[in-house]
Amino acid sequence: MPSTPVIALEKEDHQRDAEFKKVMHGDSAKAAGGVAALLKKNTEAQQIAVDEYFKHFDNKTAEAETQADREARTKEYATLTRHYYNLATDIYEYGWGQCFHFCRYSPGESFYQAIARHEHYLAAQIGIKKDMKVLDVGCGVGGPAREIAKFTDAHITGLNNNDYQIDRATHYAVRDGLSGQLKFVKGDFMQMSFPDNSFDAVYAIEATVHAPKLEGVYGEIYRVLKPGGVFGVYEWLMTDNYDNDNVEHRDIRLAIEVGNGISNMVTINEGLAAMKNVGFELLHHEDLADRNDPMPWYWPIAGELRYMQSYLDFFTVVRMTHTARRILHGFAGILETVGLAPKGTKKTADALARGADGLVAGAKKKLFTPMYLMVGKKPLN
Ligand SMILES: CC(C)=CCC[C@@H](C)[C@H]1CC[C@H]2C3=C(CC[C@]12C)[C@@]1(C)CC[C@H](O)C[C@@H]1CC3
Repeated sequence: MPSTPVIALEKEDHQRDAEFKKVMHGDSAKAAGGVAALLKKNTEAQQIAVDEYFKHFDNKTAEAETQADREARTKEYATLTRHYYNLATDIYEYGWGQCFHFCRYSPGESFYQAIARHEHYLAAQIGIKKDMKVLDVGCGVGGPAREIAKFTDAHITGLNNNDYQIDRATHYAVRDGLSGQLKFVKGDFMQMSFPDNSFDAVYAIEATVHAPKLEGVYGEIYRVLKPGGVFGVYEWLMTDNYDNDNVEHRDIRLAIEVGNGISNMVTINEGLAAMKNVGFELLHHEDLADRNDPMPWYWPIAGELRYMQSYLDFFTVVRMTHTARRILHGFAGILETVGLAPKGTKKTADALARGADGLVAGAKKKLFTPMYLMVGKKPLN
């Protein structure tokens, strides 16, 4: 019998969030995305998002951080994540595209082909078939849901607690003629509004790491999944090499957390325990970052252009190099000073860059993985 963990949930207020979205983002959800959308924000609202997000991380060091700091973050997990994405979504779209996740790379394969293959792989692992009712937990701006809908002919519901991302996801689904197969719902994945046993399959791609406790989100997934249904996740986890008594390790984890909107990232052992504790029968689990691929998953954010497999990739990946980041983030600062970009744009971009450096350091030291694959089945009884 699955255990029901006691987890403090943040009270939801959909009207407040929708109004905030309207003020901060206006109709920029229908803008081209990336920089075009970034320049259209309301300055005062953006300042609120910056303050609400960075109050948890400003002047915090791994050395001095206390358990109370971490608890304050996990207590406000939903607000923290919502504001992170209020600030980061356009920068992600500018720098990475519309599929907010990493992937494995193969020789001869372009960047975007590799991203799509990672999505197909998960869809195949959990057996998504035509006309199935599938839930995408933490769907971002719907890039993976659009790809998986086309790949499988399934019907996908994307769940997200950020109204701006929902608007962008809906806009792209209409643009691509996929509205019949896709819908996007606002909500906290720790307290889903869906009835028990309502989906044939559930997947989550690098999103559930935003949960204050994995048992909370996995427990909700278990509840809404039909008996016999399968859940597949690419989880962000610290590996079991992570030593919390080592300040360098803690520093890497904190850099990843601050740059990626995470209140508390846990280890592989804790991730596996969470799946089992809520009742899943684990069908498969594996760190895909450990597959010995010829190019590492982090090469684009490390700016290691030698791994590029197509000349077109140059235009995608060059903006992630340290030099391009320095130039572009400096330019964002100038635009802020002259009032053409909202305040906090540079601060956010710099935090993302710090996060990227933490991800690369964590990967190189084998302390972190963004692709711990877990596939679990909800037993029939
Ligand atoms: C936050 C989670 C759970 C998943 C997102 C994974 C990735 C899509 C992002 C993680 C680090 C991000 C960075 C960028 C794009 C999106 C990520 C790769 C930039 C390359 C965007 C352009 C900026 O100038 C630098 C950013 C570095 C981090």
